[in-house]
Amino acid sequence: MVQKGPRPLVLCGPSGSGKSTLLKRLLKEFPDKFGFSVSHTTRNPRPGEKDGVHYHFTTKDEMSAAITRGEFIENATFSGNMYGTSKQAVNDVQCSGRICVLDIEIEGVKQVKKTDLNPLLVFVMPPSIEELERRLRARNTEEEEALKKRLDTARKEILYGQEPGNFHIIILNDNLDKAYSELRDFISQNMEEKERDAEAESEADK
Ligand SMILES: Nc1ncnc2c1ncn2[C@@H]1O[C@H](COP(=O)(O)OP(=O)(O)OP(=O)(O)O)[C@@H](O)[C@H]1O
Ligand SMILES: Nc1nc2c(ncn2[C@@H]2O[C@H](COP(=O)(O)O)[C@@H](O)[C@H]2O)c(=O)[nH]1
Repeated sequence: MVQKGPRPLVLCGPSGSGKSTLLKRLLKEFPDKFGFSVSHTTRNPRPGEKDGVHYHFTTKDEMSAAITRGEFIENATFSGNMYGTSKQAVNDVQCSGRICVLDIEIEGVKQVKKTDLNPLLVFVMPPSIEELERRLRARNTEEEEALKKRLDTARKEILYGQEPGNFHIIILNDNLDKAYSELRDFISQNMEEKERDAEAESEADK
């Protein structure tokens, strides 16, 4: 079971749209307020990625078995690899009293929407497919075939992201400072106001 805690925040968007970059800034600025939900994946670690920090790197057999045991809130296959959010990953953050932040793709978002997590849903939009491709190539983490798969998926994700009602906010990441500032504003409007309301309500109940 996932513990009750502050409303989680989900960041979704095409590969290369800037989710991790925005998240890194948020976690650096507010380490006591937000905690990252460390996903499981069957893809290989990139240079500099640490097991248990960026991902729990695992195998298809181990992950499939854990999914069968009911240990995951959501899971999906993306670009040929499995990804998923374990109940433990979300519990670990929520038990620390911090807001849990998930960086997941759209199939995972659809599954999370069906749970009682009730997250705030942010879609990070790239300025264009051409710019997305430039950024992914500059990041230099994907082989050509994997990069093309990610760009193909990106086209579908952008359509889903733009559909009214699928996300609470769409943040255009054409400029990192502007995009980060929009993310911060959205969070403070939607989380801090709710926290104040809840505190006021509990004071009134005393
Ligand atoms: N506004 C921006 N302008 C230029 N480059 C950017 C901007 N935002 C992010 N980048 C760069 O684009 C690349 C992709 O960003 P990032 O890795 O954060 O994307 P992502 O959405 O987390 O991708 P993935 O889903 O594959 O993990 C990185 O090299 C990052 O430095
Ligand atoms: N459904 C899920 N998607 C996830 C999860 N963790 C990451 N992701 C998404 O996968 C792609 C690719 O990530 P990369 O690190 O290989 O570039 C990206 O869209 C992530 O948001 C997860 O637990 N569940």
